[in-house]
Amino acid sequence: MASYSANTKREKKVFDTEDDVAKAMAEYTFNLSKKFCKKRGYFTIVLSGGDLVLWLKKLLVPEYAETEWSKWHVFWVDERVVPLDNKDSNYKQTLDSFLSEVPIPTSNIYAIDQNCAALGDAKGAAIVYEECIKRLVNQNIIRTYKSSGFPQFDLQLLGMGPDGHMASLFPGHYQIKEKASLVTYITNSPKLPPKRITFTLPVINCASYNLMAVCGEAQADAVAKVFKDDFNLPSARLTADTQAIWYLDKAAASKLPSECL
Ligand SMILES: O=C(O)[C@H](O)[C@@H](O)[C@H](O)[C@H](O)COP(=O)(O)O
Repeated sequence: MASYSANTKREKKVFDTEDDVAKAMAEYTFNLSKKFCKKRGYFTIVLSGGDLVLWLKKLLVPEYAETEWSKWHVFWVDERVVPLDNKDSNYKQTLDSFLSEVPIPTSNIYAIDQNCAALGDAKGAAIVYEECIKRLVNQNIIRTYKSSGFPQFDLQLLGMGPDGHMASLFPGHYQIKEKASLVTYITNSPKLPPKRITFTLPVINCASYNLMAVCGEAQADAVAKVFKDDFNLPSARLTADTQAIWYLDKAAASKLPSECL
């Protein structure tokens, strides 16, 4: 995995508004989709929950009509372990707001196992999701990161919470230290609902491209800590193989030192 360090340079772009961030994220996603579909015939994209679910709607515009949706393979970097038709499910939220509007084959959309989800079995859901990813690596749909054998996704669209969590890797929780598994789980998430699965840090940082989109005053303290290398915040450890970039609105960037802007 691309490793983070005290001199990790964090690329960032600061936009006036949340709407500008969402539009820029759509453009970044469209361009990478074109690149990977042309290069290898597939595009593996990993989504988060939260505000991102609504921002994805910016892809549903005529400007991006030529997107090769049939070549997309969609995953989640974390997911709440609730029934797939539950309002808190990232899968359901994304299906209702975005996936139902685009012709991505259902078989290319990888939700967590519905039985584990219905039972609230977080450990089982993590195990089954990891098996699904390994199967797709064997089918050469997901690439691998150099010699590590870890899956390398083309693009991950990430968010950060006010405590500096990303995916469902939370400060002070042991999951951030997990290095062997691809997918782990948490049953006492500080952000409700409590049961979640999450990609581990090595998988997140093996991605070719990581876009971290953060908006709002509530995130400004965490953003400032990240850019001061406070590695107690999982988000501060974000890297990528080709590019990790932060898209911030002015409110989220408001506590960065002026020389940082
Ligand atoms: O399932 C989740 O809750 C999300 O994946 C979560 O990790 C999200 O990305 C951050 O909490 C930011 O959420 P907001 O974008 O809503 O601030």
